[in-house]
Amino acid sequence: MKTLNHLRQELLAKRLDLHQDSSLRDELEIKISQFLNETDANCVGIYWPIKSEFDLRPLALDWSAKNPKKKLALPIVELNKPLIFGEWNQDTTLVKGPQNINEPLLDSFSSKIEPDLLIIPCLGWSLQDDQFWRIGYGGGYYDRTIAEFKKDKRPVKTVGVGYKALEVKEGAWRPQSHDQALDLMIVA
Ligand SMILES: Nc1nc2c(c(=O)[nH]1)N(C=O)[C@@H](CNc1ccc(C(=O)N[C@@H](CCC(=O)O)C(=O)O)cc1)CN2
Ligand SMILES: Nc1ncnc2c1ncn2[C@@H]1O[C@H](COP(=O)(O)OP(=O)(O)OP(=O)(O)O)[C@@H](O)[C@H]1O
Repeated sequence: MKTLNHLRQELLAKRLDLHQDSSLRDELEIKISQFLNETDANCVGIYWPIKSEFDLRPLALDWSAKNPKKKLALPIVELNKPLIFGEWNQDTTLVKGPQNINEPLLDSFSSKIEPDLLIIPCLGWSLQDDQFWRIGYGGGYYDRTIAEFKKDKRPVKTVGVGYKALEVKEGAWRPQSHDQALDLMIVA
């Protein structure tokens, strides 16, 4: 088995290539839009894309415009803690968090909110034991976050976004005890 760091670097290099393919981006756009149009979630946690992650902000804003009572949220990083989420609307002030990722400044225009759906960017993913697993950058943030939601019995649906070509087979990676399975993967 390759080291996890090596696997991550390989996945990142492949994703840089896949991200150039507009037909794959179009497919993700259609599939995620369809998913959002059918969801009954009221608060959707998305992400501010970095490093060749699929940019779902435009389609999320479209969904938001069509569903004015529903909310969008972006993650806020507190180092080595579960993520918290701040509302993202036209009045939200964005500030740079760790890794230079834009995140909401919690103030009178944006408050902390609790998503009931999380859309999560994946570097790689794996289907093992009938469950979807995510490989991310190695901070463990989404694992901690999902674990906390579960501990508090807060219902949240988790959906990974990735590429078919970045599926990692069982021989190359196994989920560890801290890894949290996702409910669904949307792939192109
Ligand atoms: N677009 C996007 N936003 C996201 C994530 C993501 O995967 N994609 N995250 C998904 O989790 C969270 C941020 N992930 C982070 C991962 C690492 C570090 C970080 O500070 N890393 C250290 C090095 C850690 C180490 O090497 O052990 C650093 O850069 O100094 C910060 C945030 C929340 N926001
Ligand atoms: N529930 C948790 N509590 C404390 N630490 C955790 C928890 N979940 C994960 N971690 C820590 O996070 C580290 C990285 O986890 P992992 O390699 O699965 O990250 P990742 O899911 O790829 O990263 P990210 O979500 O940031 O993109 C683990 O080594 C573990 O120590």
